[in-house]
Parts: sequence; C-alpha cells; structure tokens
Amino acid sequence: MLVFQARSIKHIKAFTQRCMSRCSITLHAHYSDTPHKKSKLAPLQERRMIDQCKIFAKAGDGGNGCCSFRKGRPDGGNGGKGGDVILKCSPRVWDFSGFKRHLIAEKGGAGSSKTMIGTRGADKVVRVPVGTVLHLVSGDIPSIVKTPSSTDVDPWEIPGGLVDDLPDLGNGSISNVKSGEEVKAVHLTSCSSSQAAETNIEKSEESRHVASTAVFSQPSTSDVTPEFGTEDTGEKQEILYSVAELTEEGQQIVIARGGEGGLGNVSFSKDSKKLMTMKAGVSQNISNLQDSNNVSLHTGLPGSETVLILELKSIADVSFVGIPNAGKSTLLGAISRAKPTVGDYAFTTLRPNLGNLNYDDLSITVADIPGLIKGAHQNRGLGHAFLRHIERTKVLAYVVDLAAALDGRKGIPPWEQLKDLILELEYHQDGLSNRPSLIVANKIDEEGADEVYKELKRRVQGVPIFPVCAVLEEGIAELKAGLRMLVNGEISYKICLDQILLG
Ligand SMILES: Nc1nc2c(ncn2[C@@H]2O[C@H](COP(=O)(O)OP(=O)(O)OP(=O)(O)O)[C@@H](O)[C@H]2O)c(=O)[nH]1
Repeated sequence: MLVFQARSIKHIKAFTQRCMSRCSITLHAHYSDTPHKKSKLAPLQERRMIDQCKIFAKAGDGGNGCCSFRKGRPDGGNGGKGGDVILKCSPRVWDFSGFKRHLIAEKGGAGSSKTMIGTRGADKVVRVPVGTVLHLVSGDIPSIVKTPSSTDVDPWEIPGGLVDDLPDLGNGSISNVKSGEEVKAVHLTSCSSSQAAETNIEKSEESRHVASTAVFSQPSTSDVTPEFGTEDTGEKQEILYSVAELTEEGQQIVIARGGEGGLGNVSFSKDSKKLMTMKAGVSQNISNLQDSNNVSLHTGLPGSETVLILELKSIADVSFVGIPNAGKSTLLGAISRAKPTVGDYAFTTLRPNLGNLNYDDLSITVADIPGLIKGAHQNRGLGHAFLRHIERTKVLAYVVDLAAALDGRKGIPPWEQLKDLILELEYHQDGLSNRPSLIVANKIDEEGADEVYKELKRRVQGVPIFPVCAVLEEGIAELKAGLRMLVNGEISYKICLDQILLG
C-alpha cells in the first residue's frame, strides 16, 4: 500500500501526474500490438559512405586434447581446430557501414575419450565490398582461400587449399597491390607435415620483413596512403600497405587463422611431440614444450590476432567526374539501368553509384563519382572519399555543365570546370588524370548552351566532346559508342591542362 501525505494541492497534482505517466508506460508494455515507432534510418544514398575502417580479428583457439585411458590404454582424442576469421567479397555490400570492428571466431572443441576429436570452431565469415584493399597494422599477412570449403576437416588440416602460386616479391611471399593486378597475398601453405609447418612459420616471418622493406622503401608509390588518421591514438603505427585485395565476387581471404587443437593422449608419441614443437613455432611455446611437460601438448594453440585497415576502392571501367550538379547521376540513369538519386542540389550523390552499360557483346561498369569541388584533394566536400575511387578506373568521362554560367548563374564555364577537375585529380595523385578520357557536355537543351558548346570545342582540342541532354536522353547512343571504343583501347585520347585555352 502506498502511503502518501499531501502537503499542498500542487504536491497532489505532481504525484498524480507521476502515477499516470508510470501507468501509461506499463500499458504500452502490455499491448504488444501497439505500433512501434520505427527509428527512421536514412536511405543509403543519404548516408555518408564509410570507405575505410580499422578492424581487429581474433581467430578461435584450438581445443584442448583429452587425456583418458580405457582398459589401461590411452584413448583421449585431439582438440578441434579454432575457427578462422575470413573476409568474403560480395557485390551486395557497398561500403563498411554497419561493419563490426571486432571479429571473433569460435574456439575448437575439446577432444574426449574413445579417441573423439573435438569439433572445429566455426569460422567467422564477414562480407566486404568488391574492391576492398587490406593494409596490415599488426599480425600475420592474410592468405587467399583458393577453394572455399564448408566441410569440417581434420584438426591438423587447414581448410580450403591456399594459393601457393602467387606472384612473388623477393622470396616468394608477398607482392604489392597495383591497380589491375589479380591476387596479391601470401601465406602459410598447408601444413601437411611438421617440416612444412616449421618452414612456413619461418617464411611468414621473412615475408613480413620483405613486405615492409618493399613498401617502405618506396613511399612515393600509390600503395602508400598516409591518411589513416580517423581512429588514430596518436601512436605511430607501422603499416604494411596493400597486403591483399578482394576484387571478385566470392573471393575469400583468411585474416586470422584458428589455433591447432591440443593432442589427446592417444596421439602421444615421440614423433607427435616433435610435431607439436614445430607447430608451436612461437618461442614461448617451444620453451614450454622443451620441459617435456605433457600438459602443454594437450593445450590447444591460440588463434592468431590481426589488426587491419580496410579501404574501399571501386573498380569501374568508366568514372563520371564532374562538379556537383553537372548531371552525372542523371546521365548514369540515362545510359544504364541504374537508378541513382537525382536532385537539384549539390552532393546528391554521397557514394559512387555503379551502373552497367550493356552492348550486344560487352558490358562496361560505369561509376558516378560524387561531385568534385575545388580543394577536394584536401578533403573538402566529399574529398578523398571519391578521389580514391578514380584511382581504380580505366577511363575518365568528364561531365561538364554547359549551363552553369548561363544567364548570370553563379557557376563557372565548362572549360574552367575541366581545369579544376584535372587539377584536383593531379593534386590528389600525380598522373591520376593521365588516362583515356572524353568530355560529356551536358544540358545542351538549355537556352544558350549551343553557343557554350561551340566555345568549349574551340577552347579544348584533341579530345572528343559529346554534347548530350541527359534528362531527355539525347546524344546517349553516340556517347555509348565513344565509351566503348575508349574502354576497348580502339581510340585513346588523354586530356591535360595544356589543351585547355583559358582566360
Ligand atoms: N536542363 C537539364 N538539366 C539536367 C540535365 N541533366 C541533369 N539535369 C539536372 O541537373 C540537376 C543535377 O543533376 P544530378 O544528376 O543530380 O547531378 P550530379 O552531377 O549527379 O550531382 P551531384 O550528386 O551533386 O554530384 C538535376 O536537377 C537534374 O534534373 C540535362 O541534360 N538538362
């Protein structure tokens, strides 16, 4: 019973209100069919693209081996192998938003009597977008899985064959990622024998050394992206840039490898002890084992830990580059079946939209890169987020707005737009604009745009210019034919600042 002593009318009112509010809370909790107010999530287009993130991966520890006897004979089974942490390339993932930063795989099960092997810990498989590049902060260099295997395997076996015929860098371990190249990774090959295990552990150490030498001795290469500052703790980290990349649907890469299970006493023999010593590889484990202490042979090995920075770079045949509002998204919709957001305001596009440009015998991927403004290379506007995507494009289509400076509008004329675009690309990375290009002169339907188009042709020579009206889909067939020839290499025009008459 609630005892309440009223001191004033005001006091009574306040008490009644408090009771009412409590009642209403209870009522809401009771009626399950009360409509919930769903939190309003912004549609993807309106969210800022997350194209970089730092992750920590921990593979599962191996399960312990069992020590058991049956009728005086040992019958303890081996522990199961810990699960791996695997990144899987999927075109259904766009960026790293909602991506978990801590990826932990399951431990292996303990072995048991009657020679029963412990269960293999489940792998942690996480989907990443096509074009994900891996930079290693700490841990072992990741390894590409050649044929992903879903079946459980012997605790001593590494699941899925590992690529062992990768391009070498020095001593067969790692190669830097350069645009257009296929697989770049490294690793321990399958340890079918104790000898192999030992060799591979050594190899891994060597490869790490080679990798760091290779990357850091050439800091000016495009592999080095000195801008991972978002989650910086102030400490200087040594990062191995571009240790691997995922470029094709279904590709998988093991970023942390599960620990081997411990030995059950049925497997104990002089040979197995030697095998375990080699498998351990790690100095502290070796010293434990040298004590001939059986307990450590039973103990499963810890799963590896890795810290990586994932970076997303799109891979498209053609990128539409232009100032905000030039009509890039409208154009992408006009030439492909993509349905990008179109708006009469700057930065409608916050992430690259991708579309497929289909021909009878060919399909070309086109990316609509978010609008580029002056100072983008210093991360103004959407800055680096999109400049990075251009790095991985074969052909550039500069989309200029013919109407930007018409009728006293505050925009700049197309030749100035072109100059600014080229400068931004070059500031971001030397030579970024030096690839097959064409110009799309958009909004030819606007009054006075014809004159501007003629002026543009006079001022910019040596590169094809396609007048189009993206909204009415005019001039699209000619543009498609031009893009095809550039992508195929049938024609190759490049554009540089010297070709533009300014002033
Ligand atoms: N008159 C005319 N308007 C066009 C044409 N193409 C696009 N627009 C308009 O220009 C505005 C901007 O179009 P978007 O396609 O969103 O431009 P964008 O370059 O993708 O813009 P950002 O996302 O800011 O980079 C919209 O109002 C379009 O309707 C065209 O050919 N003629």
